[in-house]
Amino acid sequence: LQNDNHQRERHGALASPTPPTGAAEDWTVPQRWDELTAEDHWVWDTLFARQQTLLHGRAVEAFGQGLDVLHLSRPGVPNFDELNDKLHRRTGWTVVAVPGLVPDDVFFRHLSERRFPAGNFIRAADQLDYLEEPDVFHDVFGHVPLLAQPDVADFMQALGHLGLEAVELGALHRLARLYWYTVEFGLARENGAFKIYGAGILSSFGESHYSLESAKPHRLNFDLRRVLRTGYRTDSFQLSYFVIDRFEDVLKLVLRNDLSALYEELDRSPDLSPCSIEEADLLAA
Ligand SMILES: C[C@H](O)[C@H](O)C1=Nc2c(nc(N)[nH]c2=O)NC1
Ligand SMILES: [Fe+3]
Repeated sequence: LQNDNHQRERHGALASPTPPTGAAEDWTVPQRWDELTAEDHWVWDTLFARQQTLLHGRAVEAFGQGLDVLHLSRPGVPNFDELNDKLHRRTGWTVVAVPGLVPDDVFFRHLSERRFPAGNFIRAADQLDYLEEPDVFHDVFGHVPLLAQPDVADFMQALGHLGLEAVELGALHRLARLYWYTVEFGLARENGAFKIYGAGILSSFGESHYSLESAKPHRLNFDLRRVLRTGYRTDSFQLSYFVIDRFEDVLKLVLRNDLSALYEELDRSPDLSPCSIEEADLLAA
């Protein structure tokens, strides 16, 4: 089962720099919601029902609250105009449609201006658990509910600015790790128990089980330097998860630290593999 969304751990630019035909300079396209098929809506409803049941008691509370305030439980693929009506009023974010993966600088530019790029397609009905690129279910069900939460909304915009800086500094591989181990595969401690907030887990049936129940992965306390040094796997469930307590703590951490100085410092020590355990690691309990 391939991990349901993302690309190889990066060291070079991703997609070709020029937007595909029909896309704007910033790679956005019209959603054309009324052109979605009954099968597209069936796939959304099937994935939604399965995950909503499974995530009850497994996801952070803010996720369920986000689903409610954004009325995402209504049937069918959400119409972005209606969704943005509610989302923008809450945290100033909007969801924009893109044809698929966009170049890193384009992606982080959007985040830095509180626009979340969502893949304007949905996986096939016979491939509910397999995905090459992030589709609308991963992007809207996995990422958008928490964008209705002010601290997460601020954190994602900060990552946008840090991403643009990292592209300039040639340190994108480090910032991509922070993005990966928080926004995509993050766990949090809530009322003494591990809960899911990473979109890559929230939108994956298999990893929603594995990330909380399997004895295989390491669950480590979030540590900024450790995360920036740690590689990640894109072709399997994660071998390590990093656990935070509160979003505002991580937000303060990335805003208080001069990441560019950190990148230089970390270039002097070896990177860590996704499954390594260090002396200094604090196992999350
Ligand atoms: C940020 C992350 O590391 C990664 O570089 C990217 N993610 C995405 C992307 N493009 C889209 N549409 N969705 C993503 O999640 N481009 C780049
Ligand atoms: Fe994602």
